[in-house]
Amino acid sequence: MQLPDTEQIFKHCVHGIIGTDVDGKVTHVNDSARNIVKKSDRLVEGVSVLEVLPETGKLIFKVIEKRKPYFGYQVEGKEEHLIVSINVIQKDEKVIGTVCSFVDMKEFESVARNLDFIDLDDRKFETVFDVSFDGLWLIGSDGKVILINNAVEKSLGMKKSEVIGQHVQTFVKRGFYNMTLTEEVVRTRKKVSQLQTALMTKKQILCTGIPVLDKNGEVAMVVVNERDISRLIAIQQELDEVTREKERYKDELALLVMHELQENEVVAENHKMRSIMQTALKFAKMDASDILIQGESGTGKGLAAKFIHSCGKRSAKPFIQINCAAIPEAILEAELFGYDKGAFTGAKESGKPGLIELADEGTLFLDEIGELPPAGQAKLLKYLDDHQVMRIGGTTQRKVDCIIIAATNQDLEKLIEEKKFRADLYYRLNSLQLTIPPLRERPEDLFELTNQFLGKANEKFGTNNKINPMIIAMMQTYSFPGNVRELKNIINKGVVMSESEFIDRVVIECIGKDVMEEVAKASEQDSRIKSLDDIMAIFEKQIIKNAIAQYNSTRELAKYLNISQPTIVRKLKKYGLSTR
Ligand SMILES: Nc1ncnc2c1ncn2[C@@H]1O[C@H](COP(=O)(O)OP(=O)(O)OP(=O)(O)O)[C@@H](O)[C@H]1O
Repeated sequence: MQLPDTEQIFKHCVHGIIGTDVDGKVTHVNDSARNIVKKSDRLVEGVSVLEVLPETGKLIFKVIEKRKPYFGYQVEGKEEHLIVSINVIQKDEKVIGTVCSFVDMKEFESVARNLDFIDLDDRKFETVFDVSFDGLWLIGSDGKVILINNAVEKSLGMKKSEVIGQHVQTFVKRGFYNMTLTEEVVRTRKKVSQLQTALMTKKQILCTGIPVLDKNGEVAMVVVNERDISRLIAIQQELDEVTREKERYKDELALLVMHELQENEVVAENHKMRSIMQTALKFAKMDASDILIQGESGTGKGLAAKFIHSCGKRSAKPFIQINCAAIPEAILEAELFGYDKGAFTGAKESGKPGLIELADEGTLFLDEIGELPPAGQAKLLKYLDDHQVMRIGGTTQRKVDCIIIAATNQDLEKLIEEKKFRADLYYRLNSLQLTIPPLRERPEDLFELTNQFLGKANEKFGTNNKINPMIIAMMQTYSFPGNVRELKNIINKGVVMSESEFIDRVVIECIGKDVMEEVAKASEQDSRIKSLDDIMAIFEKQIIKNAIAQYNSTRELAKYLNISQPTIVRKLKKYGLSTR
């Protein structure tokens, strides 16, 4: 085996080495010394070391004088910035020369700085460093890796010992990254983030390099944090897809609602009403049971119940409707649950199935549920729990599978307080609920409903009556206590009673003369009342007047009329109105 000789070792040592005789004359110089020393062409054998490196030369003489080695001396001269170690060379106890080894101070500082910042023996630091889920690199300002954590080890598939000491460019060349950010961090002394693509693994990596500055503001090292965001990007894409899908479903649902509303001749132009009917459609498609529909009388609770039935999978099965308020209390229970032969005097010989049984596989709609007597409430609750009914006087349970929809225009919570309605039944029914707003809160529906009812009445009575759109607009000032049913009745009455083609006069008579009186009064007072604006102002005043009757602060009024508070204040002033 060939071994290096002394000369080769001397030549390749990374430290600069100069040999001198006792007079300080250079006897040996290696290549590293020539690289480190500025005016290296003068550093030749035979020259006095004092001429080329005066400060180092002085030290050499001191060492000769004291015959003692000097270690790690910092030499600062005009052109000398070195860390120097000198020893004497003795022969037969006589000093015959010196050997001086040195490194460039900058090089030394960079190593020292790194050691300053991080004590690699510090277990605590390494533990914290290693538990990070993100990859962490400590890189010297020269681009050489000082330390990596376990996450980097794992992502590179290399051991720490194989990585530490390597230049970061090595990993770019090997395809782990497509660039490095260390140089930029060192150059700018600022945090730098880059989205990298690992050429080998095709992973998307977000790298952030943060400079660590020393006391002099120089970059001592760079901490690089790397996060594999490929999964994150994939999740984001999946999420986008789900959102798109959801939008598609939303659109499809909206179309389906429109279609079903048309099919069932249900008007729901008003935004709130449309969303209520959308929920009703959802209930229908999910075959949901135990639904409570609330709303004032005539708002369309029965229609909503039928809508749920006909949009669901039970549409071909019976829809049984019972008005709990219309049947005498004494027979209501028997009607609902049926009775067996001989259950009571007057009972049919054969017994009779109840409405729940008749609604098997279909829907049972209990209107005015607040009127259900206590015994019926208890039995209904039991049915909702086990879907079994026992006829009055009977001994066997019968399994019945029907959907229960209940409706009321009463305040059930108040009835509970008054001990007229069971709280457990209320909570059972209230989990799925729909509240239909009164017609006066759905002006958009008024036009459609009027046209629909007029069309139907014309069909029924073989007429071709019409209504002036201004009259429909005017109807918006009316509060419709009987809601849609009242509107339907008014239109029917208009068609039957009207002597002219237009049903306007009958309609006006029905909804009261308030508005017409206003118009008449205004036109008497001001003969210029001709424009649409003038008439609209009369309507506006009337609408606000009606609203004042219900709301007594400008804030509430503004909210109800969906205008700003300053606007309502201005309008109140304009019409000489005030809140109560
Ligand atoms: N949105 C609507 N579109 C078309 N017709 C409607 C609408 N709402 C209600 N109607 C009609 O108005 C009338 C009254 O509706 P419905 O009987 O459903 O009201 P209700 O709230 O159940 O009344 P009550 O409280 O008196 O039981 C019915 O003829 C119904 O068809």
